[in-house]
Amino acid sequence: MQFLHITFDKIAVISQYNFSSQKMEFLHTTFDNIYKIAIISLMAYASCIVLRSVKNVFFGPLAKVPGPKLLALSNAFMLYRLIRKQRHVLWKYVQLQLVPKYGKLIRVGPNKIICSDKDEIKRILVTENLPKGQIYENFCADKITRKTLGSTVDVESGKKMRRLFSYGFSTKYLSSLEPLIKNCIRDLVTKIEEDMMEQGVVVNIVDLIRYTVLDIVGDNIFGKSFKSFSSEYNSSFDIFELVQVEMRRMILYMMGLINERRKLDTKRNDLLDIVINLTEDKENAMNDVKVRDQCLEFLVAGTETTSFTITLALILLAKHPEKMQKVIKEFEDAFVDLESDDLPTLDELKKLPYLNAVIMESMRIFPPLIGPVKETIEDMMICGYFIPKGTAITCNTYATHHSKEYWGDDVEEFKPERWLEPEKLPKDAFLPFSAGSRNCIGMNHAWNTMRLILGTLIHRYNFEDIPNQKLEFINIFLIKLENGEYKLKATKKK
Ligand code: HEM
Repeated sequence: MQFLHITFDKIAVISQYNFSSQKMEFLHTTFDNIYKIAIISLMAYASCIVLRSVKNVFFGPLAKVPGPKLLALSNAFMLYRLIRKQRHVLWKYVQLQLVPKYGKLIRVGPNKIICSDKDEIKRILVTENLPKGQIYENFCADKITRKTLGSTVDVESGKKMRRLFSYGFSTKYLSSLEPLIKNCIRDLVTKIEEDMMEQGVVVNIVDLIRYTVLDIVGDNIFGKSFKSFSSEYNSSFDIFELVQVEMRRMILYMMGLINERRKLDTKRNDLLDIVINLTEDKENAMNDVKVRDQCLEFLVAGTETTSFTITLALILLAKHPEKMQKVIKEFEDAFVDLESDDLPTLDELKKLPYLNAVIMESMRIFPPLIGPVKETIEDMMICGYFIPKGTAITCNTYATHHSKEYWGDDVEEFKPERWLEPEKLPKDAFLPFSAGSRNCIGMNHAWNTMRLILGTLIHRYNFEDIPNQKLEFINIFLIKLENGEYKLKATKKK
């Protein structure tokens, strides 16, 4: 208040306006009143918001859904944990504290719930086929003109867009990629063997796998590997460091590839061609920036998820030598004639039950994406609770994968054997790729990559765990190892 008086007096001095003392008094009183009214209005507004939020917590349509009242009050409480870089704590808080305490349906915001009931999740994803939550619209730079597949929330537009990309993820196209994938895997093998000595080599498995998968997904999209192990691109690409210099460098590199491709006369029919061809399609016309955004989305969605699963599978096998022996034995029996320098084929790898069980079990233990977020378009009942239109529902895949009720008492054990008896597996409780019309479009691509990389590595090397390393995870939407590295000792098989 004092500030306003001083300012007002200063204006009078500066403008050399000759205010009479009566006028000054009048103006001061007027300012006093305006100031008081502003403060009172602000306080009334804030009280209204607080009262409305409190009313919403206790008497709103979601009031009966269990959950901490503080979270129901405002989204700010979850955001606060995120901003304070407590990402790993937030994830553990939800899975290890909220789920055991509140059960299968939890309210975690004014209009946000988390569901861990497998049958309700199936209804949300498949039967009701609810649209993706509005939150996905934030994943593209411009909500109107620059929508990508992943950020398109509406059911019909999503279906239409998926049809446009379907060839790039078809079995026919994916089979044609096998030689390209193998070339990227050969770069990985060369990298390991360059550093390999008689007694083996200690490798940071996180980086090695991530670079290889980045090359493979890059090859699938751009028809050109990033050659991460040599100097052509050589990036420490990390989706979690999106704002960093490396990401900008990668975007520039991608723009170069897009320009190069636009100049080519021949068609390659890979994903980049498909995306670029949309430029000519009036309805879906794409400029370079839109092409770049869509390619970047494929790259990000495909790289971290696939590489995390392969890395985790190798770490879990190294930590359970008896399981590692089983997978090695399966290989030795299946590939008696395969030279150690040859790579097994995809068709052969698909037929190895234990290898495939190891991949499934790794995705069960840690689904790389915790769960799709959907939004109710009309009032509905979920787990016996009334859920109003416009509620965001996170389908908590991690919790369904870790439910004793669904999987039995050994749910926390790494046990690939459970996949060898499919009739005993719980129905609809395994959703690493989500389900319904917006499930993972890259699922088959991921399976091919996971089988080929794991198959090659297990065929050529023995991996040993190095004890006492930190194995903690950060998970907001995607998952990663907290300190970005995990070391294994690799020795070449005789
Ligand atoms: C192990 C590997 C993978 C896992 C576990 C995985 C998982 C998922 C999940 C759970 C979703 C649904 C997300 C949501 O609704 O929020 C999804 C969507 C998606 N995935 Fe994957 N993914 C993997 C690999 C890939 C690959 C290799 C690609 C592409 C090269 C890819 C591209 C996409 C895209 C574009 C979407 C959005 C689809 C849509 O909105 O219709 N993913 N993925």
